[in-house]
Amino acid sequence: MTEQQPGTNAAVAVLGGGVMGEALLSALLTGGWPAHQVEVTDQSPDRLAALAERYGVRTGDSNAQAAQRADVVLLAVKPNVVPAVLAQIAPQLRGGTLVVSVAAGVPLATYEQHLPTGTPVVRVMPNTPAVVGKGASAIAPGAHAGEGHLVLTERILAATGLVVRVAEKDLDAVTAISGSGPAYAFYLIDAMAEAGVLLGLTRDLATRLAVATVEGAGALAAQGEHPVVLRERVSSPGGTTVAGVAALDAHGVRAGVVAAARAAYERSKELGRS
Ligand SMILES: NC(=O)C1=CN([C@@H]2O[C@H](COP(=O)(O)OP(=O)(O)OC[C@H]3O[C@@H](n4cnc5c(N)ncnc54)[C@H](O)[C@@H]3O)[C@@H](O)[C@H]2O)C=CC1
Ligand SMILES: O=C(O)[C@@H]1CCC=N1
Repeated sequence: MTEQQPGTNAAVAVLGGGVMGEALLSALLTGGWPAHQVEVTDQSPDRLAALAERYGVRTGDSNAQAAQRADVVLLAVKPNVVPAVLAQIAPQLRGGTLVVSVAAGVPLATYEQHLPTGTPVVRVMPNTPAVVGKGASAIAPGAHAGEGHLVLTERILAATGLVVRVAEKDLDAVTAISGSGPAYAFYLIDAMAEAGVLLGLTRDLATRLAVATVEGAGALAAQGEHPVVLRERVSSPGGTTVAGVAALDAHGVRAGVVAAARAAYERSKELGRS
């Protein structure tokens, strides 16, 4: 497929129907992709049954057969499984099939080495809020992926939320910030809720307040004002917020966030080497 037109409803095979495979599948269908043009594979019969029932798409356990029928192969297996799946699908690809992968760390060069010469490959780093259309994904093209392939990838991701284009060298950092980032936010929400319980609120009320606060802060920050300005607006002189933020600083929370991102970045690099 050279420079496939974005209007085309390409046949998409999602290989790996786990957490991220399902998130992408769900977003594809929400975005209007016809269910009969989507197929999912997995090794787990239970997963396949659940996905078939939930989404009404074709399911199967053969990556090779699904790849043979596809215009776009979307890899959503664990990074260590990628080479085996590439070996299965490489002989089956029809000329020009676009291969899109969400596997953390695995470099474009790995795909290009295993797949027929000239295969267009796009790497994507999505995140789980894609399920509710509030995701953040970065995409990076391989050597044989042109503008049409990037546009087609953007169409596939359209209902997942924000999609940005980056160079491959930035994907480990993207993985550390937005790929893993939802877990940091959930960690914060859980910590805030736990603190509310400590201070005497019911768990249900504390959790609802924490979720609404993080959601609201995100929505406000999305309007474009710098986060420091927004933080200052919450902080009345001599008030409660400066006391709270000073405690965050005293406990090294900012340094902890930076250390978390660095650890995720290093792990992403490591996954690419294994
Ligand atoms: N979970 C997340 O937040 C994100 C995950 N990713 C990437 O998505 C990929 C999948 O991760 P998750 O969905 O979290 O893992 P998961 O474990 O939920 O899903 C992987 C699925 O692949 C299936 N599978 C295993 N071997 C297979 C094979 N040979 N052929 C077909 N299916 C096979 C498993 O049965 C499982 O359902 C990983 O490469 C990860 O780096 C990327 C961004 C975010
Ligand atoms: O934890 C992981 O390895 C995957 C990649 C980014 C988010 N989840």
